[in-house]
Amino acid sequence: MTAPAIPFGSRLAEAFDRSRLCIGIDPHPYLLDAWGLDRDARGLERFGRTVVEAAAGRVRLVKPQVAFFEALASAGFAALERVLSDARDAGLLVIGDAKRGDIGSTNDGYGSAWLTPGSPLEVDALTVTAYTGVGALSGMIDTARAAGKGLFVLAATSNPESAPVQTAVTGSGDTVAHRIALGVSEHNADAARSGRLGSFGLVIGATKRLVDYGLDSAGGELDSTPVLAPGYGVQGARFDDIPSVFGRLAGNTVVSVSRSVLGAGPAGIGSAIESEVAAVAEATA
Ligand SMILES: O=c1ccn([C@@H]2O[C@H](COP(=O)(O)O)[C@@H](O)[C@H]2O)c(=O)[nH]1
Repeated sequence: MTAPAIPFGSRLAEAFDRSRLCIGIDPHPYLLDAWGLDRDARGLERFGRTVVEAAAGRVRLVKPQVAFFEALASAGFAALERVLSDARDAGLLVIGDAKRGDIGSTNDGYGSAWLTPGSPLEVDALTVTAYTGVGALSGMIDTARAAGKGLFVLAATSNPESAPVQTAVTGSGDTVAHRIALGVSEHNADAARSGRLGSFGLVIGATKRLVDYGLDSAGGELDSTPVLAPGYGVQGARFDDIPSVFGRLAGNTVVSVSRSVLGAGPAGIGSAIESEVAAVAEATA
């Protein structure tokens, strides 16, 4: 009999004991140039594997941005598979930033690709959209739960264009972002009952004011819901503001940085990660 999988939320909470910093693996073409790598699949692979090597032992979380690998089609996916394999071997928790989302029957395909143990694209958690309805994620949620995986569902994205859609008020008087948040947090009910972090999280940009998106969560309904927070560095958010931006959710928050550390180049990335780890620890002490 195989042991039940350890829930992603529990593994994430354990990762936070080391650091809540997550290193993005975003091989922008300009970064490949700056790293002295070619804009091809070999360049992507070298870039990704170098980031994994620098992250291992310094942080517990990495977030490959799938778009940059997908840009090179099958060769890019092959490169991504090798980066993911290195990350798994290094014991890193991997958040695949692929932002998948469709009707339920199609979402099941995404769940098979990204959340099934043994898949070449296996990650620990996947970013997804719920603009087809949180219910359309139920198959992926079942797949994730069975395998000890997680999801991060877009709620209040960090980009300036997000507000008109995500702050829109629905028929029930709630914002779209809050409806999504409530729908997702229901899947963390078991964890909430035992005071644990759940496996089903939200993407909330650090550049946003939670109150504008109806996510200030006065009732504590999101207390067991993990948050993936991009937006630091190049997009303008600051670590010092983590407590004021995220309030009671600060302790659930994955602090994601990509370009601000990747810009240090292959020789400097290790020490750049160490400085960011220290800065995040100080801001959240
Ligand atoms: O709301 C969102 C959701 C995802 N992202 C992604 O995070 C990183 C941010 O990169 P930086 O270089 O640290 O700005 C990138 O992969 C985005 O696609 C986001 O920024 N905002």
